[in-house]
Amino acid sequence: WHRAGEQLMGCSGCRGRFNVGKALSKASVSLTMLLIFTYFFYCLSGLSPLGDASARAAAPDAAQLGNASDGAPSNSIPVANTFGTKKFPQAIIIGVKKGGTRALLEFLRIHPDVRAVGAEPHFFDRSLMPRTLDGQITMEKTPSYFVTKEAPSRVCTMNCQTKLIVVVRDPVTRAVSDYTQTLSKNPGLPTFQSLALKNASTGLIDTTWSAVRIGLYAKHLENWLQHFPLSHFLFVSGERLVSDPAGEMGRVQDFLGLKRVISDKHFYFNQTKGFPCLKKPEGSSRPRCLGKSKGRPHPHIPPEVLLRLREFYKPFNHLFYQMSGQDFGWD
Ligand SMILES: Nc1ncnc2c1ncn2[C@@H]1O[C@H](COP(=O)(O)OS(=O)(=O)O)[C@@H](OP(=O)(O)O)[C@H]1O
Repeated sequence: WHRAGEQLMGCSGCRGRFNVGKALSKASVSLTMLLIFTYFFYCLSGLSPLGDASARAAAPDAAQLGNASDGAPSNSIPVANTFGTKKFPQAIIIGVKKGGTRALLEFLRIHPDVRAVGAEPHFFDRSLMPRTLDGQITMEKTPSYFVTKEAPSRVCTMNCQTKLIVVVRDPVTRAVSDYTQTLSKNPGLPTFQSLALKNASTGLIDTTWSAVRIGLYAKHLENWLQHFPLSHFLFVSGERLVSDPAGEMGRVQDFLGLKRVISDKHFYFNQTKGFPCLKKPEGSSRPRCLGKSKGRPHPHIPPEVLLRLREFYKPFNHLFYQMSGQDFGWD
C-alpha cells in the first residue's frame, strides 16, 4: 500500500506519503472487519452468504440421501453446516401413502422457519434430522406411520406434543395410485381387480391387501386417538393440495403456528405435468415440479370394480368425516 501510494504521487507527494499509507491501511483493516462481521451475521442469522445452496444443506433432499425414487427434486449442493441443533421433529407428516405427502413437504420447505429431512427416516433417529435454529420447526414425513400400530405410542414417547399432519386422498384413487407404484416396480403383478376382490362374483373386498387397508382412515385414526387428542391433528385434503395448493398451505402454516409465507405467488400450474409446481423452490432459482414418480398415469381399472370399492369405503369415509370433523367429499 505504501509503495503504491508513493508511486502514484511521485516525489511531490512525498510529504503526504505517510498519511496516504496510513489511510490505506486503515481502509484495508476496516474492509477486513466488515467482511468478518458480514460472515458472522449470516451464520448467526441462519442465512447463507453463499446463497440458497448452503441453507439447503440443512435440509438434504431424498435424492441426496439415496431415496430419489420418492420423487423429491434433487439439485442441492452438499455444504457442511454445523450451526443449529438436531432436534426430534415437532411436526410429522404421518400419512397417508400416496396422499400427496411429498408435495406437502416440498411446499413446506419453501418456508424459512421449516427444516425438514428429505428422506423418510421411518424411525425416530435424531441424527438424521437437519439442524434447526431457535424458532425453526423440524419436520419429517413417513407415510407408513399412519397405519403402523405401534407408531402413535412411539411418537408420544418421543414427544407427546408433536403436531401430526395427515394428507388424505379419496381411498379409491389412493388404492389405484398405490397399485400403480407397485406395478411400476413389478410389471408381472396380477390385475388390480384380482388383488382387490376376494371373490369376483360376490364382489367381496380383500381388506388384507395393503392398498385397500390403508384407505380405512377411520380405523387408523382410531388407533392414533388412543394416544393423541384430535387437536394435535391436521387433515390436509390431497385433492385440494392439487386444485388449490396455496389455500391448503395456508391451513398448514396456521396449524404449525408459522407466518403465512407460502402463498399463491409460489405456485403455477404445469399443463404438461398436470399438477401444480413450484415457481422457485428452496435451493433453486428455476421452477420445479416433483419427480416422475409423482403424478404418473394410472392403468385402466374396470369401472364396476371402482364402483364396488367406492361402495365399500362409503361407511368408513363417513365415519372418518365424523371423527375428523371434515367432509372430504369423496362420495
Ligand atoms: N404438485 C404435485 N405434483 C405431483 N404429484 C402430486 C402433487 N400434489 C399431489 N400429488 C400427488 O401425490 C401423489 C403421491 O403421493 P405421496 O407423495 O404421498 O406418495 S408416497 O407415499 O410418498 O409414495 C401422486 O400420486 P399419483 O398421481 O398416483 O402419482 C400425486 O397425485
